[in-house]
Amino acid sequence: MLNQLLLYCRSGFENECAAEAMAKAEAVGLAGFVKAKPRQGWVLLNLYQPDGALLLQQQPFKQWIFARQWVACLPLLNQLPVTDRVTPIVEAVKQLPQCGIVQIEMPDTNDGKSLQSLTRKITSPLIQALKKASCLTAKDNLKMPTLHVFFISGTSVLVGISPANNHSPWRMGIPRLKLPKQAPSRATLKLEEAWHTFIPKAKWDQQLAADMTAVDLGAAPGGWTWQLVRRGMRVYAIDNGPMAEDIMATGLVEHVRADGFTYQPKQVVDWLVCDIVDKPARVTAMIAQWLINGWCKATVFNLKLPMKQRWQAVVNAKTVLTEALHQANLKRHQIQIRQLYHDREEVTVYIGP
Ligand SMILES: C[S@@+](CC[C@H](N)C(=O)[O-])C[C@H]1O[C@@H](n2cnc3c(N)ncnc32)[C@H](O)[C@@H]1O
Repeated sequence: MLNQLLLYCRSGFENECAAEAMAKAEAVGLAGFVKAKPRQGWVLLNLYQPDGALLLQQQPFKQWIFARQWVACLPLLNQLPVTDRVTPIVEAVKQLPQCGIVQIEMPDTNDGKSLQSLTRKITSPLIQALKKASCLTAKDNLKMPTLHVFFISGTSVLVGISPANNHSPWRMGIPRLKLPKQAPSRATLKLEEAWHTFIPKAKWDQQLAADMTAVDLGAAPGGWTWQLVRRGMRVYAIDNGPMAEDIMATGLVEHVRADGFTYQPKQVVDWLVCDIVDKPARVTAMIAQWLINGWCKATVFNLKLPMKQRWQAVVNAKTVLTEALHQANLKRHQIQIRQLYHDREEVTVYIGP
């Protein structure tokens, strides 16, 4: 019986993840309740329907905003003997379908970090025991479910599964991106992560092509522009602040000192990206105008979330953007919203084909 769905999230966003979980369950006619403690980096959705978690996992994971990973899990295993944690974990895992790979994980919090040496130590003996018990295939098989062993303390663990090709492919739901040395700001990683998250790698050459044009609103000092230029695009960088010299030296960037909220492009561009920190409703209304006027073909932008009613702010933004796509008659465009690992008090939105 897999009626619990474990959701990993950014620490501090448990309430938003819980609100999202309840909304997703309700949308498919499932009832339940969420257990969420502040700043623990995960929430647990309990569904009244046996195997409710598996039913929910039939929906697309990429439409979740605050959940970094989802795991249909067994009841909590606690009081694991510190002398042998492996045996009870394997016994529990025997109730699950065979998996093709295992992720041994913990919450993305300071408490979680203190479990790193334990998870490192247990990895090899646990994998061996899981393979011996045929809980795991002998060789990694990404077409089979992923087994998650999620330590919440040294003696308690949640174990469960996520479906192949409908989950986050990254351990703990976190992509490990390296800050490129030449990039002018750390913010560069937000756009890079957005592409990894929203655009399948096989489509990068087509959707992030060298002959494309882009507008970057709130571009300075140029971390996002740097990503666009790295793909060979020509970029209009809109910001009253200074752009990094190196990026201007590429000859691919035109720096326009203007207000991003009133700037209009001279011709249609392939990409509009925007990292201006302002009220989400104001940014959303501006992006909606770009879509309705057909000024860009695709967009990635950030929404800085207010302190309160953050879930509602995201729901409102989605409503406005859905209406804009409808008005623009962009039937094949999709809206994806996600709190990326490199996002703090914000979410990133992708709208494109
Ligand atoms: C978070 S920073 C952008 C960082 C940038 N994406 C990067 O990767 O380096 C926000 C930028 O928005 C700019 N900004 C704020 N309000 C703006 C507006 N109304 N029009 C244009 N730029 C604006 C600020 O000057 C600031 O440089």
